[in-house]
Amino acid sequence: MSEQAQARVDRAHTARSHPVLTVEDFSVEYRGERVVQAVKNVSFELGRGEILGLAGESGCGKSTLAYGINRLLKPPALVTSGSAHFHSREGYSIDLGELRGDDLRAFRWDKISMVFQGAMNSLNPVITIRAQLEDIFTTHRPEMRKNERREKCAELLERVGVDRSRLNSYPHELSGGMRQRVMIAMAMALDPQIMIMDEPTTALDVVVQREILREITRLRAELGFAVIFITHDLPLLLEISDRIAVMREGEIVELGDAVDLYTNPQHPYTKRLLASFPSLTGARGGFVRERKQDPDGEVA
Ligand SMILES: Nc1ncnc2c1ncn2[C@@H]1O[C@H](COP(=O)(O)OP(=O)(O)OP(=O)(O)O)[C@@H](O)[C@H]1O
Repeated sequence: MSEQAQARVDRAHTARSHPVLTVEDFSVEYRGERVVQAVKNVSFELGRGEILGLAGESGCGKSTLAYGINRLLKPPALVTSGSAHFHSREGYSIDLGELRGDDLRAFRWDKISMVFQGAMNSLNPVITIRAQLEDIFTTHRPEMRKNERREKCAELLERVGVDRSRLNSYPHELSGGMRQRVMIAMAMALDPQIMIMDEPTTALDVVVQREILREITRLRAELGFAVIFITHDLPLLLEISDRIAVMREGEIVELGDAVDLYTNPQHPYTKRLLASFPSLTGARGGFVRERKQDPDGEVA
């Protein structure tokens, strides 16, 4: 078996044996004028260090599920059933539904962080990048000394491929891609064990998108955080994910290894979804995750 295939099999095994997140029977409703069952009895496990792609067409409930897990939903949204448990690398578990107030706020940046579409526009326009990065440490790591904090911010920026000289810039002085990288740096600041990324590159052009995705997969390998990556862009998910969950009308209809899902989809909706991307059908030669057989019959 090739090294790459072995690594994926190992990660799939870890996902089953060492979950960092267990979501069980999770349901969310929007109780507005009309009741919308946005997420219906969803269960899955996220493995330590795994990239789990969440696919499905617009409105199927991907964001609601992610925000719900991270307790970021506001009325009229209501979690009507289920639970989400975080399992720390230190060996304890936390029921996210039980967290309140300061504990919840601390938990969010520290253990699970989030990068969402258009996050780059949420940077404060009148404050330098340095001040915005430092703010995370002054809030969450008040014991950190000033010099240490400054160095940490510079390192974080470099880690996402932005020169440390940019610390003195204001958001409008950076390109969209750079600003989104800054947001990713912020999400990584406290070394979280899970990053939820909701369409993090959708607003960017394809080249910048590719660069950032490469960066995310590299950082995942280096730092070992797990990722829930949400997008309606199935080809992209197939490229970067270890496993993929396909959502439809609030339910996960199929969850499996990314290559298996592509080569041997089980659910009719997964088949339809795959067929809706011309780049995935017909001549498959250009597709990066194409299943290749080595002489032992293993997937490469
Ligand atoms: N604030 C709200 N009030 C009522 N219904 C909502 C609200 N937000 C979302 N919904 C509904 O919940 C369902 C799931 O929406 P959600 O945004 O989670 O889907 P999504 O898969 O993330 O879509 P997209 O890819 O477009 O972001 C949809 O039917 C949507 O119309």
